Amino acid sequence: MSHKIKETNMSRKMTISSDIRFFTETVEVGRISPLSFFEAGASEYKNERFYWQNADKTLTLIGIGHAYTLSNTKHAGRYKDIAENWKQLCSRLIKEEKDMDPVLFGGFSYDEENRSVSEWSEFPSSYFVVPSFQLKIEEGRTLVSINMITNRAEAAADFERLREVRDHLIHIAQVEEFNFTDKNELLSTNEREKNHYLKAVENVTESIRRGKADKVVIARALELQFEHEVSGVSALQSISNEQQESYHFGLQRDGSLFFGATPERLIQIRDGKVYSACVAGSIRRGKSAQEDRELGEKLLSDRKNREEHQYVVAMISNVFNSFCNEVIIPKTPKLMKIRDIQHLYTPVEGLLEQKIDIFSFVEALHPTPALGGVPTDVSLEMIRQEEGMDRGYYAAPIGWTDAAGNGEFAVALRSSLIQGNRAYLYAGGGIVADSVPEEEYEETWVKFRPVLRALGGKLNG
Ligand SMILES: C=C(O[C@H]1C=CC=C(C(=O)O)[C@@H]1O)C(=O)O
Ligand SMILES: [Mg+2]
Repeated sequence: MSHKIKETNMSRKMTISSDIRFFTETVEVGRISPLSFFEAGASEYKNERFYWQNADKTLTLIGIGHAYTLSNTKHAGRYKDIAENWKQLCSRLIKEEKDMDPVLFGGFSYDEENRSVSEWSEFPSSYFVVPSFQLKIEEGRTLVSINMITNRAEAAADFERLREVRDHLIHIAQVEEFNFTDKNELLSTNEREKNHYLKAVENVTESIRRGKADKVVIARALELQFEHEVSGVSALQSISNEQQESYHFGLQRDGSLFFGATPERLIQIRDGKVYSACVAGSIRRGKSAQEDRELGEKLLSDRKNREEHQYVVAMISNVFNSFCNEVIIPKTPKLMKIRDIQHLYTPVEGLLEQKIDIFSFVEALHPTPALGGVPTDVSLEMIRQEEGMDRGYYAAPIGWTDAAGNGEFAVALRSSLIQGNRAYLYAGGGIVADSVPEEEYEETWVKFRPVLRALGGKLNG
């Protein structure tokens, strides 16, 4: 298409060429439903869209089209690579006061050293995009921006064409009555190697008892097969409606949509303040208010779950104490109650000491012991050996940053990769010395529930 700027893949050390300019323009518009805007881009930009809504619903971001992509196929230095290239792009930014800061949105794979062939083969080690069209809903305002990154002499004419596309997208999003219901039939639910998982948990527990590690998070996958192609937008809509207390995200690429509803913030930087969250330790919701309260109390005083949680608090505290001033961490966890599950939760905040970019935090924090383990390197090695799968972008950082250095990354839990008429779901849990394989197995079912429900799958238990 004539108005599309070519995707550019960057490998390490490549820099943004010196004649590149980054144009952006923002208009404020009337109310737009975010998913309608997302859907307005379906025909022309099916594989070039993203969706993000933060947990407290103060920010929604939708991206359509690619003004630029940054990705690494090589692994070493991937965080710095993305940070440096984004910094360079921002230095080419040409904008007026009224224009919003454009966003860079994307994620990293869980494990830069896992190279197994899997459903994730098309996803590079890191993948970030500057969208051509960006919808941002914040503080009651709906803003649509065009981003264009180019070295073409005809930039003005190109930009004019993008304005036409923008107006068209806004128009469709505002007037079309989309129906997102998906009457797809689920043909099969395949638990990938249940016994393998139980054995892995047993082996890891054994290794922990022998002192090889303190904690290791082990995950497993479900594979669903449907009659027709799964509708990504319906999945996004169901999950947003049904698990409201979470971050909602969707990242499309090459015929795949990675989406989910995660309760876990990895890092947020907002105007010099930094926030993270320790979320680890779980129990189901009760069927009555009283049972729910009792389960919550039980979780708060359960030794095994408190242990799972404490490793996360210790690790995130360490990172914050080395990167920030005035770190605030409550001494005891509280409960985070979401639709299907209750977690132990400790919020963390600090003041940014120097100008540390968000990617440095992501690098230092990922994976926290809520998704990796203690010690990190030993647990990663055990995960590679015992899980026998590729986590892809599951349990990995996903989020955004802007030119001002603000941004937020969540941990992509309670998530699924949709590919055609298949969906792969992932869930895991923290294994410590006292873990019981069958109980951990049950816990993963509770964690599969939000995405299973969104996809119309059968709930277990
Ligand atoms: C690994 C997952 O959850 C983590 C986050 C919260 C609670 C957890 C737990 O209690 O085991 C896990 O550490 C997942 O949802 O797949
Ligand atoms: Mg657990």
